[in-house]
Amino acid sequence: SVGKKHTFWETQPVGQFKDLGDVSLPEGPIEPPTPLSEVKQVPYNLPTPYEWTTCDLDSEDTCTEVYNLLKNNYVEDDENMFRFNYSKEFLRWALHPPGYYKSWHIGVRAKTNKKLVAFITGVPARIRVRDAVVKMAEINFLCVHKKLRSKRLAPVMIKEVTRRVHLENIWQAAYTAGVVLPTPITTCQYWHRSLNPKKLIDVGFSRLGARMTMSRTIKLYKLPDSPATPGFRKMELRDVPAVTRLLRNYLSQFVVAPDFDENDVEHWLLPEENVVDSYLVESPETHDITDFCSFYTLPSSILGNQTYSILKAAYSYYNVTTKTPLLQLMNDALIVAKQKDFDVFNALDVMQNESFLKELKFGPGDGQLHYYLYNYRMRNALKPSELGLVLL
Ligand SMILES: CCCCCCCCCCCCCC(=O)CSCCNC(=O)CCNC(=O)[C@H](O)C(C)(C)COP(=O)(O)OP(=O)(O)OC[C@H]1O[C@@H](n2cnc3c(N)ncnc32)[C@H](O)[C@@H]1OP(=O)(O)O
Ligand SMILES: CN(C)Cc1n[nH]c2ccc(-c3ccc(F)cc3OCCn3ccnc3)cc12
Repeated sequence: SVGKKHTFWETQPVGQFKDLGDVSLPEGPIEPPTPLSEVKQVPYNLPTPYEWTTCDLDSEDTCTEVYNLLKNNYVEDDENMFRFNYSKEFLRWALHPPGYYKSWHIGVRAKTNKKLVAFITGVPARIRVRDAVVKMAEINFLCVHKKLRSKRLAPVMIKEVTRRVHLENIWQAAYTAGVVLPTPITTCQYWHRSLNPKKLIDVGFSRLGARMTMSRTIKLYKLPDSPATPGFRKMELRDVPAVTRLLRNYLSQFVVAPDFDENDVEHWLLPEENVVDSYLVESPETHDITDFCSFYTLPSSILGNQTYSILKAAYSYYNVTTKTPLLQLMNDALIVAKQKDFDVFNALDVMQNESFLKELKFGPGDGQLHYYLYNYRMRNALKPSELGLVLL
């Protein structure tokens, strides 16, 4: 990272490690927009055996190809015990938000057998940075087949998605990664709350605590059968205006956060089975909607275990409280996640999550998630608690 030669990233309009500490550099865009006529009109060159393809995820066959590429070649944990296993319905949800561009769902195929060997995506988002709302691309699902690694394919993928985003007159991007690149705007820790401790220990995700028996461990993580908060219920379409008001107000306190409107809230937060779950508290007296919590479904394949092949994980998404204590609301989220047979509930230490992690028996994860902006300099790094953005 800091000592490394980032020969690609040193050519890009991102905060450079050498600039750290240079307080004379202003916050905001690093490079001005280019006139559209000057944006490269043709795709970047790929190595000879490969060709570009645009992936239409509404096509069952193409969606299956993307699913399988990611299932076999996407992000693994540091010990290569788990690999993300994003479902097809999750990928369609993640990549078809309001105003999405099919041209930003970019694949690479081998010319000979037409096999999909690489992928990168962008979706449009309005991201507020302090009091500036910036049109950005959220970049995700960068994946090169394991057999084609370390051939400098990633920089070409990144340049191509950048070119296609520029063609839509968008000049900034947001992305996250488990690796350190020039230059994180913040670095978050992730935490795990066991829901099915026996399975987690059997697969090696967790270890039996010192002086702990299995039955003692199961009892430690036991949860009530139903939520404690009166008026706690699933979100419905009719709740979109109220949830949008609640969420916009809550997110206004963070330095970087999405600028969600009702269309965005309907897409990103309306419950969809096996994709995203959202609950709210409707006051039994006034029928006001006072609180909201949500989590998304992202299983991981368990690599090399005879008994289990899938780890069912829920990931904390957006949570807002105005009346219910956050601790109580999140405990209710754990309760419904357990009811839905999740094995573990994951959360980053962003927003106000720090306030409930230890008390609700989350344990620290073994890695970090770094947040990045492209072509937008931050005066100095943020604390995770100043970040109001969760990328899938
Ligand atoms: C205005 C619009 C702008 C839009 C674009 C914005 C920017 C969007 C940026 C993308 C955001 C994606 C976010 C996202 O999807 C969430 S992070 C998850 C990324 N995917 C995975 O980890 C899956 C498994 N790994 C792979 O498939 C490969 O290892 C990948 C493809 C990761 C790298 O393939 P490779 O065969 O291992 O490596 P080479 O081709 O030989 O290339 C080496 C160069 O790639 C740099 N590298 C490595 N990992 C990276 C990463 N995660 N982001 C950015 N850069 C990354 C590396 O530093 C080096 O550059 P340097 O020499 O300068 O250090
Ligand atoms: C965010 N989105 C871009 C996917 C992504 N890319 N790189 C990552 C590195 C860590 C996390 C992460 C985020 C939150 C969390 F609670 C646990 C995490 O990873 C655990 C380790 N792991 C990796 C695969 N299976 C298990 C996500 C990502």
